[in-house]
Amino acid sequence: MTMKEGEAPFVGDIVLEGSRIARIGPQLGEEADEVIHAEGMLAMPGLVNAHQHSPMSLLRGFSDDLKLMDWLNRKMLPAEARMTPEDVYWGAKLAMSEMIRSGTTAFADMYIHMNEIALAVQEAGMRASLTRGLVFLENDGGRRMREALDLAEKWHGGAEGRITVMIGPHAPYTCPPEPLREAIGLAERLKLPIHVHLAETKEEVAVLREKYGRTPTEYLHETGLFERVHVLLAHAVHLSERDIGLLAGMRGGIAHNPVSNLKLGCGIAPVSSMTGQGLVVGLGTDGAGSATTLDLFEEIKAAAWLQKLGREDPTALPALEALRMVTIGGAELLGIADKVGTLEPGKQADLLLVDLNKPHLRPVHSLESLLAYSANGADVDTTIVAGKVLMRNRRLLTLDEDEILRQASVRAARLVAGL
Ligand SMILES: CSC[C@H]1O[C@@H](n2cnc3c(O)ncnc32)[C@H](O)[C@@H]1O
Ligand SMILES: [Zn+2]
Repeated sequence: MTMKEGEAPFVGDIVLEGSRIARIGPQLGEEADEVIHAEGMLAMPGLVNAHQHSPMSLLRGFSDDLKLMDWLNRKMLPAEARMTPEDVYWGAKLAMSEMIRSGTTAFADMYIHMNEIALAVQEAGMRASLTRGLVFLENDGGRRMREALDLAEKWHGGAEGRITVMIGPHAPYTCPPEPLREAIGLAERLKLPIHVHLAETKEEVAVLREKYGRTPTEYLHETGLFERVHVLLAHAVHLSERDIGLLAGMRGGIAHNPVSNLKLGCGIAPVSSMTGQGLVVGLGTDGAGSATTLDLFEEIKAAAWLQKLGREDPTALPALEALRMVTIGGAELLGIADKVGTLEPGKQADLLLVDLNKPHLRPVHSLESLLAYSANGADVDTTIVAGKVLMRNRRLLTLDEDEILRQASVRAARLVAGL
């Protein structure tokens, strides 16, 4: 399944040369140095997680069933204040083990100690867009901006081009006008995209109304942001029709995080209205500290079901559209759609083999329905990024999973002790 617009699934071969797809088509039957026989399997583009906080895998299940602000202020921020660069490194590796196992090949990450995440990405062999999250409520904003700049200088284009960097003002409610303008200015100067949370809860909308007399979207729009740079907006749950109009024509788009939104009771993002206005939508998990899973197959289902339920219309967000969101949609949000997101000659070989030899994946009336509504991450047999096999026959080849699990248990226990 190439995910190229209008191209039907076919039985065939994919020939890789180096990091790229050289040829793809029905039964090419070419000689090769190495052959993966994939009878009964389906090849598709790697999944793109368009928004998350990878080291929060260490906080999975530590604090559930709370409102967003209580969860963040009372639980996550105190645990994060204890995180060392080494904790972040091992938390990111834990997340990457889960992502590779469930077919994610690229992800957009916003967090702290980003140098350690970059090292982990380099070693794991994944593709990532990395962002130093910028919260400006305390007075060390200058140090954070310097860290964002250092990250860009050291890692943009790094790991053989698999790493790119964005500038990350965290959210309208944590970024007053002056530092927000500085962050946007930095992005413009470095020609980098912006990655920012937007309008996740009704409370956020009320806070912005009280502080600035504007919706969160109006607040960002007023800076000229959407005309100036490529923007990755995470969540965008509470947007009015007018807000959606303000985003029309933007470069970048929206990372929809349906499982996180469901679990935190945030609301249903107006995804169908956004796509109706021509906005690009991708899918993200958010951190495992809120969503508890990094399996994008869960997000595909949740995204489709939420739109169908919210609009009381089973035709809303059909299977193929959800699959396009999690592949080429995410690639567009990360600014790498020229490299990945579809299977076609010349693009990077970022792809998965999904094992269809399972009772819950038979019979094959519709591959797109099976993938969107019946498959899960454990059905992924093989994950390949830039032509390198990261998982084969469900065995991780670039990560030491036993060591990662050991490090994660010890470090997670220390982070949450007494909180
Ligand atoms: C400063 S790094 C990023 C920062 O974001 C926090 N975070 C995680 N999930 C969410 C969410 O759903 N909304 C807002 N902020 C979130 C994370 O804990 C880090 O502190
Ligand atoms: Zn987030």
